Amino acid sequence: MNPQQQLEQVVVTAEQMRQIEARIFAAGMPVAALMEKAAGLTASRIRQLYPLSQVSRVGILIGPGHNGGDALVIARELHLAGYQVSLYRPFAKLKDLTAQHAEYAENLGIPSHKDLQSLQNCELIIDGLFGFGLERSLSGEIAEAIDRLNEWSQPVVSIDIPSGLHTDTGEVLGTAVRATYTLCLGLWKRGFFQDAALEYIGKAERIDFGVPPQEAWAILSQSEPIRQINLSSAKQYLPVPRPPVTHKYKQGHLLVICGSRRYAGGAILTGLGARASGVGMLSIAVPESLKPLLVTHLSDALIIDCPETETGAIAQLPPIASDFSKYQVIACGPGLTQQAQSIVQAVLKAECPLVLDADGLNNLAQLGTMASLSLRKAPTVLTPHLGEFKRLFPDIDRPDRDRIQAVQKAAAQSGAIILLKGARTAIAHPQGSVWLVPTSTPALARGGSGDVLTGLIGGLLAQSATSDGLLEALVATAAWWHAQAGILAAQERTELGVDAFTLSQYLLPFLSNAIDKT
Ligand SMILES: NC(=O)C1=CN([C@@H]2O[C@H](COP(=O)(O)OP(=O)(O)OC[C@H]3O[C@@H](n4cnc5c(N)ncnc54)[C@H](O)[C@@H]3O)[C@@H](O)[C@H]2O)[C@@H](O)CC1
Ligand SMILES: Nc1ncnc2c1ncn2[C@@H]1O[C@H](COP(=O)(O)OP(=O)(O)O)[C@@H](O)[C@H]1O
Ligand SMILES: [K+]
Repeated sequence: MNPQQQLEQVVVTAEQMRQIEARIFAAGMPVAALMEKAAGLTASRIRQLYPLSQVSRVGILIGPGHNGGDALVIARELHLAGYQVSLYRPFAKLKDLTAQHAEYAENLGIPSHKDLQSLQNCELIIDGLFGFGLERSLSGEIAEAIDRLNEWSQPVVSIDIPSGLHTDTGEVLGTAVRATYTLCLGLWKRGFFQDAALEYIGKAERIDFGVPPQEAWAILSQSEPIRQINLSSAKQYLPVPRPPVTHKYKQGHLLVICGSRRYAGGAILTGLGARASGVGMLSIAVPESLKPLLVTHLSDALIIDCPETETGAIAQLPPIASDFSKYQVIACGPGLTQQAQSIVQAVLKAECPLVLDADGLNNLAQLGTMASLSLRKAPTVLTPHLGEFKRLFPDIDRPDRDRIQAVQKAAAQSGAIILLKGARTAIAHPQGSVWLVPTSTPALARGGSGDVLTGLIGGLLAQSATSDGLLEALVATAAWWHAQAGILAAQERTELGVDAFTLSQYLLPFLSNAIDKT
């Protein structure tokens, strides 16, 4: 991957972007020239998205800082290109560079208004009120204007970030613009990957104005990386092509422990996720009454029948499943019920990597043995959704507020790799590095899709888990693959057509498409 491709993947805080910008200026780039470049590229993209042949009246919202400066450069370019531009300029006091652009816009004859209402007839709105410099909550006249704008129906393009969103946490500070498109300037900001921000951001694109890699890395290398997982990085971690000479046990042996009489489907779905990973050997331990069902659905797997409790949960692991030395990885949890505490206690002693999900996590929370995770000889991967996360880490305040920070804290606290599920899944290593899954689909918000993920993670780890650093990337690769399969399935079957079984059947078609194309 070349240095520019690496920058495409990184995700920065407002403070890091500020520091990188400061280095660029200190190296001699004039501030006005950088604004001209960033805003010029943004204007070109807006002209592509909304050509003059389709849109002529454009309303532009001008803030007091450099986001407003960008907006004024865009206003000038669109005006010169023949668009009818009107400005909403609620602030009397502007930063110097912004004030200069405002004066020029005025001299060009671009009308400017103190009330938003004057822009109501515009066919397109551009939001340049605030970018990464927003510090305080919005209130008063500006907040009212944004609320009114959100009731209008024309498309809105936000520059850098929708005004009102916190650049790092994606939180709404008072109120925020609901954009159709957000054109993120320079490097991807954290807020774009926070669930809370997604309904405001609309479609997100990055405007690459040429951040010099050496200036970026001088700042970014001071902390653990936060990166997006994409096809080119995932390809490094997928176990294809296979070595020409191999055998099933060399392709990994995964033990899945899951299911109960009550939750039989979860066991099948976990097995199907594992099967799609291509793992060499798949053993699935289930309560004995489930064995015939599992054999029917997963004829390729070795189904281990376990003695069960009266309620139909696994009571104990038979010798074949409790000799953990035979397996490269154990994935445990989907459908176990809360009756399987002793099973979770037992697998914690395994000396191979362990993936815990669903009731694996609930039992772990009940046992109160989080501290023991850091004593394990091999890595642990926990894959909670937000509810499970809160049960596991009750002292991490409001994890929904900054999911990236929350997952970092949880990993540091527990010594485990934590995958926090959601619209934008985040995976953190105890040392602080984070992978983010940049795209997904709400079609996956459906019972059982997490079970498929657990099997897929287990299967990928079993095939390639060697070192700790690699493990976290493999977990991210599985989450990315799972999301991409969901996107493909939703494209072909609508967002309503992606039940968990269907999802499992799209994992391999997605992969063969993706590999073919590259
Ligand atoms: N990424 C980059 O390196 C570049 C950034 N540029 C632009 O510069 C922007 C950042 O500019 P600034 O640092 O000037 O910040 P902003 O333009 O985001 O906003 C800061 C201004 O808003 C005021 N303000 C903050 N919170 C407020 C509130 N709640 N109510 C009222 N006023 C409030 C501040 O006093 C300041 O005047 C970026 O978002 C981007 O649009 C581009 O011009 C050039 C390249
Ligand atoms: N709105 C959403 N957008 C994208 N992905 C989602 C969304 N909601 C849930 N998902 C994904 O769906 C899966 C749900 O898993 P989980 O909550 O464990 O469900 P279950 O236990 O029923 O299988 C996770 O991979 C999660 O990231
Ligand atoms: K903005």
